[in-house]
Amino acid sequence: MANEELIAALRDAEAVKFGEFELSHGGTSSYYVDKYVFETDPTCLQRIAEAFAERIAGWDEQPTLAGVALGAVPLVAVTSVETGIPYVIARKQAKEYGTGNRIEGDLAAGEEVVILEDIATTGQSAVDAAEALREAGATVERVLVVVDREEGARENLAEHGLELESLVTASDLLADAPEDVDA
Ligand SMILES: O=P(O)(O)OC[C@H]1O[C@H](OP(=O)(O)OP(=O)(O)O)[C@H](O)[C@@H]1O
Ligand SMILES: O=C(O)c1cc(=O)[nH]c(=O)[nH]1
Repeated sequence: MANEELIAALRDAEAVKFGEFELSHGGTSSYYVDKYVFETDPTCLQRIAEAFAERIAGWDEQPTLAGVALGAVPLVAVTSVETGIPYVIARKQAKEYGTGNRIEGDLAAGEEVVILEDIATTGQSAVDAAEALREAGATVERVLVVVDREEGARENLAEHGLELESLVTASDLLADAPEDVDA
């Protein structure tokens, strides 16, 4: 069932914008879920932390959390506080000075990790993060996302051995949207 409280919080924060938007991995869309609106809103952050924690608590193993920079960093931080599970951050590129890290935070070889992400469109950002985490020695099989735009992420992730779970789908979120918006 859709997470009604979270959907209400996302709508109250006015996180969904309508217009014409370029997307990160190509193409345009008549709507955009502005993740930085909900990631800077304490009510949304609280709801997301609780919902992610509830999902993770239902699994047999409690994996280390990984957030995809930049957007998912606040999400993984609040979920870490909610669950007491430590987290790492997957950068888009390795840092060009200092440590040169692509993965920030402690990660032991063979450690099981779940990727937390804000939006999944093609799923490619999560795939790239999973590859970086695997290169660093982690075992990654799950991606937990706030909003699945239902545009192929599930299939793309599955091709890379990753299972997608979302808190809400674009269809849930846009159920009250103007008629010319394609979810
Ligand atoms: O499923 P995908 O096709 O990869 O698209 C979704 C990704 O795009 C957005 O990030 P963005 O590239 O805007 O980066 P940011 O977090 O650095 O702002 C979003 O936060 C996801 O990470
Ligand atoms: O695909 C994207 O780049 C994207 C879509 C969306 O709805 N929100 C967002 O922050 N990014």
